Amino acid sequence: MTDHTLTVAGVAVDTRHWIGGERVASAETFTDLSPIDGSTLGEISRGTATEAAAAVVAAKAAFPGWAATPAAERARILHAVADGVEKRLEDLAIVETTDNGALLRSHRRGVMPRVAHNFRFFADWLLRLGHDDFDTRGHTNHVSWDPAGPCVLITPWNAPLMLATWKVAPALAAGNTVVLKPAEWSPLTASLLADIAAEAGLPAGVLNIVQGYGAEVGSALVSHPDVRRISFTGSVPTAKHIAASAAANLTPVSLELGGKSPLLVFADADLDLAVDLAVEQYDNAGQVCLAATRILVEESVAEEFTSRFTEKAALLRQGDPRDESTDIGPGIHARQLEKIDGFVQRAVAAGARAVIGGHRGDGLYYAPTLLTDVAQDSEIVQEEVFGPVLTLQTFTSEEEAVRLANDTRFGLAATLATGDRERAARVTAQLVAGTVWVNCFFVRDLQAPFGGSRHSGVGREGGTWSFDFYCDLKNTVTAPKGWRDHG
Ligand SMILES: NC(=O)C1=CN([C@@H]2O[C@H](COP(=O)(O)OP(=O)(O)OC[C@H]3O[C@@H](n4cnc5c(N)ncnc54)[C@H](O)[C@@H]3O)[C@@H](O)[C@H]2O)C=CC1
Ligand SMILES: O=C(O)/C=C/C=C(\O)C(=O)O
Repeated sequence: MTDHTLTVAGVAVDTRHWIGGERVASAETFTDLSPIDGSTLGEISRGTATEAAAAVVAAKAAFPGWAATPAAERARILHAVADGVEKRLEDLAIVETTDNGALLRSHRRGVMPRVAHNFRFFADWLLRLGHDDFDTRGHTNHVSWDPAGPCVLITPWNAPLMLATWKVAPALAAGNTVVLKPAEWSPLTASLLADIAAEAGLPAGVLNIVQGYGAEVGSALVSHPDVRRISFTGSVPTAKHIAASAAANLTPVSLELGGKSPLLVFADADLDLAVDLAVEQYDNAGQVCLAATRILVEESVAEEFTSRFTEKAALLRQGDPRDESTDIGPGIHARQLEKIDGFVQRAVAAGARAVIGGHRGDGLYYAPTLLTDVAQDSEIVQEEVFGPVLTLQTFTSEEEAVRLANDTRFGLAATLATGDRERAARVTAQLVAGTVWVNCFFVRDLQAPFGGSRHSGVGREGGTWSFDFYCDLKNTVTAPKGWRDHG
């Protein structure tokens, strides 16, 4: 072991950046903590504008070669990365759980397989692009997706490798080079991805990873003039900084931000299903942008719903995320816990009632919480908490349900529980949301457009939408008799 390696459950993780196919250390470091018990995992290289510039230079230098690599070869290498992810699935799962506190069982069975799928899906989708030629008065129009250049990808801590790779994979598939900056609260699996990508044969400089704080290395990356695309997942205030930096260089941005999504429960719904959907919102300790944190229930069934919800939520087991029987792990960081508790205590002081929870547990655990008696214009109803905190309000008509559902500055997702197809269609048509789930939740498909309206984001990624963002689209129009015979 060198000074630049830390070990998590026997898995060695390099703590340096990955730039131009080499490990690069910074003079300064930051401390990475495990949210499970607050233990120190190690010291990670703390990037500055110098490392940001070096990574963009490396990405720029590698771009012509990777862009010119035939699509089928790029796809082959991305499948090899997916193979590597699958081979190291157990390592990735335990390292991610130790680093961000999300459930090991979810990482093993759901999240890390999705990481591999991200690479496979976009590798295959690449090969389907560009076969839609069309005719204009005998002229042929051919659309091509040309790679744009170095892309900067800034990603959060709630699903670190999953959210990073669903940007990395399409950006690379499209022929771009990448500088990825993972969140400073969960830097480790990105470093393992660098090892996996190198082993899979991804050329040096095609994928670069810089570690560090958003305000330092992140900010330097998003204001770099040689960057051709910026894709960000995270908070609204950070998105505004990034959009302002990008604007100075007219760099296109894709912003996947937070939400305050509603779960609408109509009296005609299967109430057990509705309760299951509601309790599911505590997944990942509520640290999910898509979470339907505002439960809106038709008044005639509200009492019964609340009683069944309380019974079901009482069965949730909170504890060590490495334990197979745990349903809810810790929050990510002491600062996040303070933020969550601040929201809850201010809501209670303003008259909210905690039906369950409403307080901290040991360490970084927050008790699953349901608050009622909350006003529509209150902070707890309007702002994203990003913890295991739900609110419950009632409505008496479909119109009121839609009005309450749409009455925040967000527009990421919405979930409906209803037994009436026509109602589902009517309500869906009126909701402001990038994704609507009817009698289900979190059914995700990479073919679908993903993103939010209003303050939940700018743009959509997924399927062809990802390639539209990461590419410069070109339409080539060829005349029917435009060829000279030089023969
Ligand atoms: N997927 C989502 O919707 C997420 C939403 N959030 C929301 O954000 C809140 C705070 O979480 P944070 O970790 O503070 O989120 P954040 O938005 O500050 O961090 C996300 C990423 O942006 C980077 N970053 C921060 N400032 C930057 C800057 N000036 N330039 C470039 N990159 C920068 C961070 O280093 C991190 O990699 C949460 O409580 C939640 O409400 C956070 C994470 C994910
Ligand atoms: O799992 C997905 O497809 C998307 C998840 C997004 C988040 O959890 C997030 O950004 O918070």
